Amino acid sequence: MFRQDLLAGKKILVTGGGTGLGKSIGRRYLELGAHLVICGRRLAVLDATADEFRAELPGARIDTLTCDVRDAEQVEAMMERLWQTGPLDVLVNNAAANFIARTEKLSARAVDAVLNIVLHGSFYCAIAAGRRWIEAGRPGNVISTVSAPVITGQAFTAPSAAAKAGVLAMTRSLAVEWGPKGIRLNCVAPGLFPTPGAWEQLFPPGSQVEAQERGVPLRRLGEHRELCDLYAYLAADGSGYMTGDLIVMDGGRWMQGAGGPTFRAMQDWNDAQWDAMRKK
Ligand SMILES: CCC/C=C/C(=O)SCCNC(=O)CCNC(=O)[C@H](O)C(C)(C)COP(=O)([O-])OP(=O)([O-])OC[C@H]1O[C@@H](n2cnc3c(N)ncnc32)[C@H](O)[C@@H]1OP(=O)([O-])[O-]
Ligand SMILES: NC(=O)C1=CN([C@@H]2O[C@H](COP(=O)(O)OP(=O)(O)OC[C@H]3O[C@@H](n4cnc5c(N)ncnc54)[C@H](OP(=O)(O)O)[C@@H]3O)[C@@H](O)[C@H]2O)C=CC1
Repeated sequence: MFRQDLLAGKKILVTGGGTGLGKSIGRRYLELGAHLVICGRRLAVLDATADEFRAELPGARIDTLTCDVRDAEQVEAMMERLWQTGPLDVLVNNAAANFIARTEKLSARAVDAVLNIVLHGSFYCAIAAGRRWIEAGRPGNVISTVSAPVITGQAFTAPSAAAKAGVLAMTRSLAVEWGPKGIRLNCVAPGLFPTPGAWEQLFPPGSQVEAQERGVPLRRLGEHRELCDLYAYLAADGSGYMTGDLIVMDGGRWMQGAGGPTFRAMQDWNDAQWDAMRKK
């Protein structure tokens, strides 16, 4: 779909890039010639991913940095280290956390666990990169992964829906504020793209009422490579006139109803069913 050197010369940070979609996006960036930096809380996971990439793509340039994006000081320290080997060109806010729960049962810490990673983490990373771009008079590019509940809301995952909606508001606010400085920001809302992380948290065994494909008008789940090519496009100079946008790639799922049949069935779960899910 793209020239092999589409992203040559670009340094790209993918937060949460050691697993799941962040890992797939990072691999695609490397294939297209980028210098990739991935961060997350677990160094062993990041290093295993980096080793896998180096074996698959000899000559690939990849760095790993541990960082808990909930902690603004750790984000600053990561950006400082990252900039020492040259400025960043693209930030991908991908790190996130989510779980299903009845909202009235959530503790304050449970709400914070999601908001702090998704909303605060994305803010800290955007500001740390944006300030450096502005001080250096350089252009910048932020791509944030949100989800279709930014449009619809979503039952039983209210903190994630609210936090991701906040990330969209941040994106649109900064697209205007930082546009004159050559910094652009966009959001992508993926639909159902299977990853161990999302499926463990959102669709534990016993929670599904019918095949997930049934809830998607295109009648299939997304393939990582389809999503990754959208992230490649957004990272490339060819998308340079796009900013403040939300691109949904979900096979039409959101228009059919938030969360699909699985989440609708949760409205009728009893205490025993919820307790069984919480213990898993
Ligand atoms: C369509 C949507 C698209 C989005 C998809 C995705 O994002 S997929 C991405 C999917 N990938 C990921 O999510 C990967 C990252 N996930 C994680 O790091 C963890 O799953 C985390 C979200 C719990 C945060 O961990 P942490 O170490 O910061 O926190 P901790 O373990 O110390 O708990 C803090 C508080 O949360 C409470 N609590 C926890 N679970 C539940 C629950 N099921 N029920 C209720 N409460 C729950 C826990 O009891 C505690 O409160 P307490 O008892 O002290 O008052
Ligand atoms: N898969 C799907 O179908 C969908 C996914 N999404 C979004 O896609 C993105 C990736 O999700 P997915 O790949 O499925 O799930 P994963 O659980 O695999 O990804 C989450 C990543 O975030 C990292 N992370 C979590 N907390 C922190 C933190 N405090 N600091 C730094 N890194 C952190 C994790 O690494 P570590 O634990 O080592 O820190 C992990 O690598 C998320 O933004 C998610 O909301 C949206 C819609 C659908």
